[in-house]
Amino acid sequence: MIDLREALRVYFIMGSTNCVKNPADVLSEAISGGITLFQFREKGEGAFTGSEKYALAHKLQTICREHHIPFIVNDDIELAVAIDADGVHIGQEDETVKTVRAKIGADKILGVSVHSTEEALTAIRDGANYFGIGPVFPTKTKADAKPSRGTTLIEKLRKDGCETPIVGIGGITIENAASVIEAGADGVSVITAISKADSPLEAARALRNSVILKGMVES
Ligand SMILES: Cc1ncc(COP(=O)(O)OP(=O)(O)O)c(N)n1
Ligand SMILES: Cc1ncsc1CCOP(=O)(O)O
Ligand SMILES: [Mg+2]
Repeated sequence: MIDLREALRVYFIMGSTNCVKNPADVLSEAISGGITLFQFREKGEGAFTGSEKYALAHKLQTICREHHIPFIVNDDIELAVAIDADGVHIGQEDETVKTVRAKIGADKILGVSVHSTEEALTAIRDGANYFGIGPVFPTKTKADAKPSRGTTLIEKLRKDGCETPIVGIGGITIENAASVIEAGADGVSVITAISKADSPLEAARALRNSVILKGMVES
């Protein structure tokens, strides 16, 4: 059984539309740099569907397995079940937390995007294992993202005694990652900061150093 809080430290999210280079190479480099969790998010203009999407998922999952990095699928529960992914991530506009938990079973990781205390309480009740909270900072990656709200909700949930693992998401960079941990998150999830970096390896390494050093100071 994995330690979820540890796994969430440097959470890399990516699909083919986020990459300039070959996605398998980007993922391999990111793993060498020290990412701790991976989410396959095949979305946006030009994204693969059907058998091409399945093939890419399988290729990236194989790389993750070789390196013992848990593999999470975004949105597509049928794909996650078909390839026996380690978990799924869903938002408030996706299938309900209850339905998804029933489909994937008790042992899989279920991440849920939440934007309020009410959504967080419902997600916990229905079987969420961690929260994705954001956009923390402005992002160009998700066209339908809500306006960025800084770390206010992360801080509020912690102040109110919430112990569920949390990752911040949206516009997170090497420079601002530590502030998200300082607010109470267990980790950071990033797309652009690694997928579009000249060196995904160096970007992942710098993010890891920043998050892990800050985590040591906070605990
Ligand atoms: C870790 C993490 N947090 C939040 C999200 C966003 O999920 P959602 O709101 O469902 O938006 P899409 O990613 O599906 O466009 C995430 N994917 N991962
Ligand atoms: C999927 C998602 N959910 C909220 S913001 C976001 C996009 C994050 O991408 P980036 O790290 O490039 O800002
Ligand atoms: Mg979603």
